Amino acid sequence: MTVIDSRPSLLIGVIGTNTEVGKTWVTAQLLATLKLRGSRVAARKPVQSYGPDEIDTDAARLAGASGEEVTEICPAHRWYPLGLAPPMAAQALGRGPVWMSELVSETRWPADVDIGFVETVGGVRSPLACDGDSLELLRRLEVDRMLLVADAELGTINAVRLTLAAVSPVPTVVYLNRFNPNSKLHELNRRWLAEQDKLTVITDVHSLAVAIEEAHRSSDHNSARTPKPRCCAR
Ligand SMILES: Nc1ncnc2c1ncn2[C@@H]1O[C@H](COP(=O)(O)OP(=O)(O)OP(=O)(O)O)[C@@H](O)[C@H]1O
Ligand SMILES: C[C@H](N)[C@@H](CCCCCC(=O)O)NC(=O)O
Repeated sequence: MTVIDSRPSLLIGVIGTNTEVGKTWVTAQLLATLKLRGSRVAARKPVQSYGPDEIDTDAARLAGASGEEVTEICPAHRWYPLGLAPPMAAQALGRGPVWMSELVSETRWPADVDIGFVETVGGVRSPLACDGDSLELLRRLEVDRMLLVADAELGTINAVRLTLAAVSPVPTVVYLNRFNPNSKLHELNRRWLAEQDKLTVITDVHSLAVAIEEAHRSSDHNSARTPKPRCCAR
């Protein structure tokens, strides 16, 4: 059992239908928007891998938006400069294995955070550690909700459905990144997911921030009635 110093009132896991879909971009925009609107926010990316020529890492982009130190977002020993899933990058770089239990115990939060975001790697079943994937990390951290970043192109309905089947029953909001309101395909995909699948589907960052603030308000309301255990994680 790992003792956690503190936990945000609302903890959101950021997942994607795939790598490069825009998890970091959306999370950074959201952090900046929520902060401007008065929420106390923090972000964590417990491990990151990236092409050696990439200028800005995901942790740097999240730090730029949340105002935290980059090594608070992702500890320096969890940076793997190779464009592979982190446990594969670690092996290829001759570094030690990445264990899930270590990532979980290294994920710490400052006091008094309203909304915390944990960004995963790739899609939900992408390997994040030797012994677990992105979804397993969020399960171990006991996130309250998930933010699923998808695109709005042909194929997104299948990708969203498969991802939601994997994360069920955690409440999940779907964000269609790079949504173009002038694209008939994008609008038809949005409508199908909202109307046929009864999903909460959002296509702009401002509306996403408002939805997350509302989730935060209702989590505060619920925890006032039923205190959530906040000191322990598996
Ligand atoms: N809506 C957007 N507008 C402009 N650029 C975007 C948008 N969404 C994503 N990008 C760009 O696309 C690239 C991939 O996005 P991002 O790094 O956020 O993906 P990711 O899902 O976090 O990937 P990974 O799985 O590697 O963490 C980045 O260069 C990012 O800046
Ligand atoms: C290198 C990428 N940028 C990303 C790892 C993506 C792994 C995808 C693996 C897979 O599902 O096949 N790393 C990261 O988000 O830290």
